[in-house]
Amino acid sequence: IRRCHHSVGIIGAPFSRGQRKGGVEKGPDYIRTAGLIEKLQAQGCQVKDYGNLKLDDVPNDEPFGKVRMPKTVGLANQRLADAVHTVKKEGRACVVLGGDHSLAIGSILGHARSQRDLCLVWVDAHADINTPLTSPTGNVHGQPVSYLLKELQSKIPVMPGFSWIKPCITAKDIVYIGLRDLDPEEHYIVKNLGIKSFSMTELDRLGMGRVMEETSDHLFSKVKRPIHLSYDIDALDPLVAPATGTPAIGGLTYREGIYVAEEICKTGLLSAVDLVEVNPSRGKTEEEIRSTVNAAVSVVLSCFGQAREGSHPINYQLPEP
Ligand SMILES: CC(C)[C@H](N)C(=O)N[C@H]1CN[C@H](C(=O)O)[C@@H]1CCC[B-](O)(O)O
Ligand SMILES: [Mn+2]
Ligand SMILES: [Mn+2]
Ligand SMILES: [Mn+2]
Repeated sequence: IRRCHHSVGIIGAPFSRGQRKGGVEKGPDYIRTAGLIEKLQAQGCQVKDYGNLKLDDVPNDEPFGKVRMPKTVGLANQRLADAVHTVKKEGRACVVLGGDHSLAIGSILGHARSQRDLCLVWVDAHADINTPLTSPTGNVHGQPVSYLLKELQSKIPVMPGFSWIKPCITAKDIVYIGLRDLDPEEHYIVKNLGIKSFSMTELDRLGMGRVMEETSDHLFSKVKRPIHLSYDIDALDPLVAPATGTPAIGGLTYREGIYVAEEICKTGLLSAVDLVEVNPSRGKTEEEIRSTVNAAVSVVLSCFGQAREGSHPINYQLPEP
């Protein structure tokens, strides 16, 4: 059974300027070194590796209020948007390997250029929906969703490097899964906009099976629409994925994290996935790095058909004596 539904394009986005912990720019190469591409090919995917984007710092990039390096973050996302658009034009599912979660700005905007009516599944311990004015840190990796939502545009200031950004989604197009560490301002926004969200409390109450059924009902059961899955590895419990910038205890088990991807794969609607915030420098041991990178690879493989029940070639026949 060709378990992979797509031809797949891989974009490495070695970017760290959406936050302040060095090392997350090494995420793409650690994930490649762990064999993601070979493993996707082994499960029947046709894979094209578009390489790593060159995402250099913009000189004289003064802070805008609390927001650091706005031009650098804005330009990196502009480049990523172009790259994602290219992959989509070539008819492939797009995999963006981060890098920090500010990259979701470019990934989703690039995706929206070619796919009308896309919906967004955001798997994360965090909502990443601070505006530049509510952000407690000024780190853009905690803000990407605010730039994408039409309902929030009156709350977004004009910022150097961000003028190209036009919001492409509305609150009803998003479902959050895994939330457990929101700033008060973010919680206000999520509630006030009525964004469908499954925090770890709902996860505990309903179980991931029901959460994925409700996610499907909310987003794409009536109308088939392309799915953008933005997956922050810190959605997983730090016992599974410790090598990340903003870990929060009480996260998804490895099994829950994989199950989300399996169910998204089953819809046949997956059009783009971001796998972000793997930061090898945040692993205290080699084993912590290996565990985090392995989880990231497994999530992507599950997005494209890896089945825990096993599988076999469609024409397999038992050997005769
Ligand atoms: C900042 C620390 C102390 C806090 N526990 C923490 O992580 N907080 C989250 C929530 N809001 C923060 C921000 O906006 O800077 C942090 C963003 C995380 C971004 B993400 O891409 O990793 O999801
Ligand atoms: Mn997060
Ligand atoms: Mn995030
Ligand atoms: Mn993070």
